[in-house]
Amino acid sequence: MTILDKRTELTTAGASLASFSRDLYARGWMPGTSGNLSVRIPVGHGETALITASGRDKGSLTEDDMVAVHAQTGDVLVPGSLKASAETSIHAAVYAATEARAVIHVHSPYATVMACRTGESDRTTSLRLERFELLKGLGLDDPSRTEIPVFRNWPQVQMIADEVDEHLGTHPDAAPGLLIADHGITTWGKDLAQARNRLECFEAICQLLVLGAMDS
Ligand SMILES: CSCCC(=O)C(=O)COP(=O)(O)O
Ligand SMILES: [Zn+2]
Repeated sequence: MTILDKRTELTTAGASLASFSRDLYARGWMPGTSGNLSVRIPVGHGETALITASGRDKGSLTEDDMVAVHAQTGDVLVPGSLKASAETSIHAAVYAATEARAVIHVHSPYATVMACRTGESDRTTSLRLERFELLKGLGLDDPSRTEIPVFRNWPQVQMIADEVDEHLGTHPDAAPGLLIADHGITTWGKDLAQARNRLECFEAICQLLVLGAMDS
């Protein structure tokens, strides 16, 4: 791959991240600079990821608001004025443990309600999902039921990432999503479109749960 090819790859990936971010912001899923997105890109032997910069208004990102990091460690590859997302280490933990090529983290309302209701401050818990037809949108071997983990919202993000790493390493068939207590949801897929699609399924299922679809 030539330097020009690499630059084109990075620019295209950055533009795509910005476009998906603006869309998710417009849905109200990334309020107040929350949320972050990344893609794993085929430069640097497939170990490079491009991730949104920290603290930006996610509704007005452009391809210039991205930071190149090592996909599996989160280390910044080209130091510059932009700071990589504060939650880069969680993206890196997903890339290290799965085949994912895109990761999306948002503070969408219904998933966040379920993260508040099911999370605890002293242990990882889980949210059981079953019966919903929308489970078929998650790419599971058995779409009749699954459990998604709810991690503690450690102030040190690396501690969340360590728990994600440990969980995904011991659950190779894990669903492509996780909750962080009192915080939000992270999903992943083979590309941004699939990660967003799965996010839509999770958010819709959480909405149904909040509305009491399975009560009584
Ligand atoms: C105001 S949101 C607090 C940080 C957060 O949870 C988030 O998703 C955004 O962090 P980033 O560093 O990626 O902007
Ligand atoms: Zn967040």
